[in-house]
Amino acid sequence: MPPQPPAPPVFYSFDDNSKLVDSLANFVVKAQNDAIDKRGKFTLALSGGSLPNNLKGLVGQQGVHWEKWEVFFCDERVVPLDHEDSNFRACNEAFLKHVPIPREQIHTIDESLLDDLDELSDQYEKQLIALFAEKNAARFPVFDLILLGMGPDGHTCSLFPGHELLSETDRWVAWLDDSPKPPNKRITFTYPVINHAYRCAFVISGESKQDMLHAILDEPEHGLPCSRVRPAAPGLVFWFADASAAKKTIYPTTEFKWIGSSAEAHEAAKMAHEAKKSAI
Ligand SMILES: O=C1O[C@H](COP(=O)(O)O)[C@@H](O)[C@H](O)[C@H]1O
Repeated sequence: MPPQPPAPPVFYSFDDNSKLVDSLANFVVKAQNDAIDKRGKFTLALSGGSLPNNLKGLVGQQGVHWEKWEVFFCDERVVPLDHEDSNFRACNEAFLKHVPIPREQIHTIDESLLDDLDELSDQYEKQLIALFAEKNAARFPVFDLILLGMGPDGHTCSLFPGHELLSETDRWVAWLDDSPKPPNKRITFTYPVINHAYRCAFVISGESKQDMLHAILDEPEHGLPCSRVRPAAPGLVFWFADASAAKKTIYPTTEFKWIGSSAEAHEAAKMAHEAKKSAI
């Protein structure tokens, strides 16, 4: 069978941030259930920035098999783990420290390597290899879920507009020392990792994201970093936005429901487009 094109993005918009937080928690638990049923564990990658605060709905959720979670970071700032810029620290404060995921299943950067970016990113890549390479014949890790943010300039992870890392096709984890957003030294997942995931989900809130969300979803041809997140089939990409962030976006929304396959994502996008047309 010829390779299938990537599924269209599924766009959920919520009246307010608390509905987004609840729905996101529900979505993550369903992704967990699907992963554990099929593969016996749940591999999740987290971003920093505004995402961690939107994960607080997971604390106190029923039916979560925390002992089966393996957590990585999509990108990390090259600072100690207790530094205020650390993405681990942000996720830990908002969510991780409140749930019983075994600490050895939360994969952080090696703080003894902060002075050597090559070694630091290699060591993080090795942590991915140790978990994914054993049973996975694929060339890249396949995450069950990657949770992403969108910066006001359209960046995601530490993949910035116009940066040479947008063209990386080989490494799983790369480093940069010229991030336009401080701190300048970071490591980041590359597109081959992101675009091999079963599911990627962007989580966007607040008025300051309105223009960029419109640009990414309505004008993907500009190739901004977030628009390049299109996981290969059977992978899926979701957008969770609150009403304030979604205000200027034309791309049609789908009512929040679990979408489990590429075929369901195509159907949801078709129905959303038709509903939008008949409402005009
Ligand atoms: O620097 C970063 O920024 C992005 C976006 O952050 P946000 O605060 O605008 O949501 C984030 O996803 C990434 O992990 C982080 O390192």
